[in-house]
Amino acid sequence: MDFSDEQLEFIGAPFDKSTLVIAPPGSGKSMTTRARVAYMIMSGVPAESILVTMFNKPAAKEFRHDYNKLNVEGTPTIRHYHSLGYKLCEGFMKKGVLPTWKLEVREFIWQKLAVDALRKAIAEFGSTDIDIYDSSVIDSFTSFLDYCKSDTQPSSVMFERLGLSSHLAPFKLGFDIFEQTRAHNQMRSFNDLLYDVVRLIKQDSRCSNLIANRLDQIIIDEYQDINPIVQDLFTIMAGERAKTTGIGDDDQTIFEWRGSNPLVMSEHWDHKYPDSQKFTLKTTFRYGHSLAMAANNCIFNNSKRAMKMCLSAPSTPKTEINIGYYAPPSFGAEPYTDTKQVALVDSIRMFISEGNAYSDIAILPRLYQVSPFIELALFRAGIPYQLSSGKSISTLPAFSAFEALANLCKGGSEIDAAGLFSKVLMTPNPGVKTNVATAFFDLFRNVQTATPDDVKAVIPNTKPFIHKRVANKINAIKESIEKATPSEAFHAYINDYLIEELEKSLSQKQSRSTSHTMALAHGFFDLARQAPTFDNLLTSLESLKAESNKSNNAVRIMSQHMAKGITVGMAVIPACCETISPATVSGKTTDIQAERRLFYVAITRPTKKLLLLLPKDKAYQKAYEKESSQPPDGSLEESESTSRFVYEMNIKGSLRVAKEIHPDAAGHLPTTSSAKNFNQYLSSLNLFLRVKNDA
Ligand SMILES: Nc1ncnc2c1ncn2[C@@H]1O[C@H](COP(=O)(O)OP(=O)(O)OP(=O)(O)O)[C@@H](O)[C@H]1O
Repeated sequence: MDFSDEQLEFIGAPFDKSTLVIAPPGSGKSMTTRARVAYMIMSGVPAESILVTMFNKPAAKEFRHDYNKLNVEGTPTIRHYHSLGYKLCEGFMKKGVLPTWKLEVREFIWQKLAVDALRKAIAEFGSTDIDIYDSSVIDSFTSFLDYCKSDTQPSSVMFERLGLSSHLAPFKLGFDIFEQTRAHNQMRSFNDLLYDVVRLIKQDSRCSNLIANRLDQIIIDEYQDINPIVQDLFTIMAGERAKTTGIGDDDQTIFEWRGSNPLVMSEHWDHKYPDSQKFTLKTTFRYGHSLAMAANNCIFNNSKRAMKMCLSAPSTPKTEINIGYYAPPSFGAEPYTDTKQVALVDSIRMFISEGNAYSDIAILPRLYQVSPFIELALFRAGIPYQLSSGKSISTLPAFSAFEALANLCKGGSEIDAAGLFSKVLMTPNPGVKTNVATAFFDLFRNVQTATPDDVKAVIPNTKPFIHKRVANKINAIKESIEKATPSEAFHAYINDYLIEELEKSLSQKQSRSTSHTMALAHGFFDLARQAPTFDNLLTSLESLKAESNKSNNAVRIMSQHMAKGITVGMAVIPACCETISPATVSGKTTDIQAERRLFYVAITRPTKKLLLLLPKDKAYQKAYEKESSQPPDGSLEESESTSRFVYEMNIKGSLRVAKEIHPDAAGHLPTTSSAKNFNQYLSSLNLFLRVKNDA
């Protein structure tokens, strides 16, 4: 394969200037960077004076592996950030300038330290507004700790920068307590390797002198995700001598919560390296014109970006863009909770029938809460899958409860009936303390029908509606275990009892987790209907548990963050609806530009087929037909509304214009809402074809 002119321009550029390379998805940046390094070495730059760094270990491994295939005499130092931090930390510890602390890699130790620190901070602060038992609070605090380690600024500055709500003010003190305890326990996490080194070298010029001016070239891959700590380190290492090369794509900045910022490739770069040379690899070899135009249409709505247009190379085969719809949801449920997902299943089957492998398909949910429904649908359709990130459906409390009910129904001497009963009773919790479940088991075993008064005798100080609710639940479980088949038993528990209860609760208060449990209940009922015996149902649940670990030739389900850098034949973006993409999290303002970048990363993964899964939304269907890229006012922020990013793609317009692109294309096409973008694209391809521009 020959390098393109724009790639060659970067490969052979002078070495005496810092260099910025903006490289859109699939533009061959890894391959071109390897060639650039090889060219440097062949031109006489000593290999040992070149440092190539990347974001993570697999990327560094791949770079080294592919570089070695070039057979160049001399290999540069290739390191990912943590390994660089480790090496520097070791060096400073040996010299006695950094205390000798151990590297602690066990996650639960850090988790405990974080919880203890936050608890102390809350006590000292006298705050009552934070619920320490709420796992989302702990998650926010640990994210805050990570964010603080992305810079050397005090925790108060980082708190302001993150724009956290004032009721979380104890987080600031929590960070300081966390750091004191870490020092007391003499340990470092992976993040601390760089954090401690950079704090040291910024404070002590004797230490910074030890690492400065040792290199000629520092080459930083995925430059868009660099954070201030890493940037400070490279600035000090470069000193007066080394030139810096940053390669990346600001439109793919997706690790803001670790301190990255899309402006590092535009404003910040210009400020830091005013005399640098700049290149743009604008051609993608991954996907065809229609997807290139649709992705451009979407990302052009961001203002925090370096201006550029990604063009598909003439040699790139066309990439299909398909839309699939979820079945209309049941009462109060989000559309993506569809447990059949016919459009997804059919589309995968079609892709396989065209001679492709399951392993060439990736499903990329924005939020993990979407994936249990995908799992159920794939499982029921017999499509092998593996979860590359996120938690399997079998870790959901609802899964354990349905499994417990199946076991309870099966009966037999080997089961722990009390334990199983309490799992079913407490999921979802009818409003009682866990320690009373055993007393209710006695009731369950000993009375024909439990009455609210029976329940009141166990929990006298609780409200009457709880007595009634618990009695109903005990009776529903009782009724279900008397049935002979899974279908009858689950009908009695799920259809006659649980769904009604959940609907009641949803009509009083809309809750994502309640509506998810309801959708899963429908899904499990369908599984139960297909199982002739309880043993069959339990075997089926067992294989559902094991399914997520299938490693060979399986569809991969992974987060959009994790998909950064991968290429697949078919990419599926589930839940293309508001509240998921962009993701809205209660108590946090949504950064729409950041969400758009993540969506852009996800849609730019496939070579052959992109499938977007949408709610059935008339407003969008109308806009699609009219080739309008504008979402209607007021329809946003509801999961029944199609994601604004899908509108922005103007898919129908992109497909129509792409169809007309060929080497001799000329003339005028009917107008569409993104005419200006399309014309820019067509003129960049040096075609005389234009879309009529009414505006
Ligand atoms: N000049 C070229 N001609 C043909 N194909 C090319 C050329 N340059 C790169 N490619 C191919 O393009 C594909 C994408 O390259 P690569 O994975 O390096 O992209 P990338 O820029 O790292 O993408 P991302 O930013 O999404 O991680 C590879 O299959 C590569 O072989």
